[in-house]
Amino acid sequence: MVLDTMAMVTVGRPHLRSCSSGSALRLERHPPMLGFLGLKNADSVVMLRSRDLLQMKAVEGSKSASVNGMSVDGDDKNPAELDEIMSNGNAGKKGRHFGQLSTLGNSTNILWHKCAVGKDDRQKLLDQKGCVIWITGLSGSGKSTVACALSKILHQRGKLSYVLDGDNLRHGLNKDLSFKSEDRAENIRRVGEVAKLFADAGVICIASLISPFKRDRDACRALLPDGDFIEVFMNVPLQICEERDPKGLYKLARAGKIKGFTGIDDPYEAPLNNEIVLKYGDPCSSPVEMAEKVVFYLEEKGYLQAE
Ligand SMILES: Nc1ncnc2c1ncn2[C@@H]1O[C@H](COP(=O)(O)OS(=O)(=O)O)[C@@H](OP(=O)(O)O)[C@H]1O
Ligand SMILES: Nc1ncnc2c1ncn2[C@@H]1O[C@H](COP(=O)(O)OP(=O)(O)O)[C@@H](O)[C@H]1O
Repeated sequence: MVLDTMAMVTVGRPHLRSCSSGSALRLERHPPMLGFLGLKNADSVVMLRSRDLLQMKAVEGSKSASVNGMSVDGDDKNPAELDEIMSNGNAGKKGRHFGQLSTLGNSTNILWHKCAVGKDDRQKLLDQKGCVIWITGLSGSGKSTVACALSKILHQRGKLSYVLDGDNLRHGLNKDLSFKSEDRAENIRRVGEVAKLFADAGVICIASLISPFKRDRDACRALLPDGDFIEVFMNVPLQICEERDPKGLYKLARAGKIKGFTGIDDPYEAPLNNEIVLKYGDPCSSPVEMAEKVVFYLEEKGYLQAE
């Protein structure tokens, strides 16, 4: 099969080689290797023509965008209308399916490139649904402990998860950020975007960060489809966290040696309407029992199977 496009995607072990005539490429496929995707036939995986690839989805996560220089305001349109505009080019040259450039924030002239293997395919492969479990609470409330216990239970059940821990991410991706509120907001925003990618990969992503501000958590929720952002509140009194003080940080904060420490001289806004509350002092509140409550929720909501 010869395709007149510059972009190709396949799975298994494709043999791609340049053709001498023009810019066409030849693709040889191995149909038996595609079975794991549950696709009816190999043609499902063969690349689309380039003009079909330019479907604009770039409005995701942004309230406003522009297409070919015309502004598209996300506030007064529902997602279907925005999709329509972005994919049909009604905001630009009507009826055209290509060349529709979008501007989001400081990113100008960008196009959404859609791949042939999608989230559903990945979820089938893993027999689970991608989602984000967002664990919020004071330092010392048990976020990391529960995150790891949860990941372990899921692993034992053959489910793929990945923990994004605030402390750990500040060793790399977020090491340029401080604890002032703007930097905490940027910290949460980045982790929210990364978590969204993991969920799109079909992974059960467990993010454990203090994430003290409701608006920042809500912004992460808004990045995901309804139901896929599961907010878990570690409801542990400050006094208990301070007694635990496993890193000695509360002591330093009380002594004035750390400024702007959450719960001491920086605010923590507890969630009001979140999915799961893990409360200190409840019966069954060991880390493993708390993690099992989350597993129960995932099971109930169908996240531990693809269909
Ligand atoms: N000022 C201040 N306030 C709160 N926490 C502090 C601070 N300075 C350092 N630490 C340590 O950083 C960990 C929290 O990082 P996060 O990325 O989760 O914080 S935030 O979500 O951006 O608020 C947090 O880890 P956890 O104890 O696991 O929550 C602390 O160990
Ligand atoms: N459910 C729990 N019950 C009792 N102690 C806990 C529980 N969860 C965590 N801990 C202990 O509390 C301390 C803080 O836990 P950690 O997971 O590091 O909290 P965070 O990530 O929120 O800072 C640790 O010493 C841990 O062993």
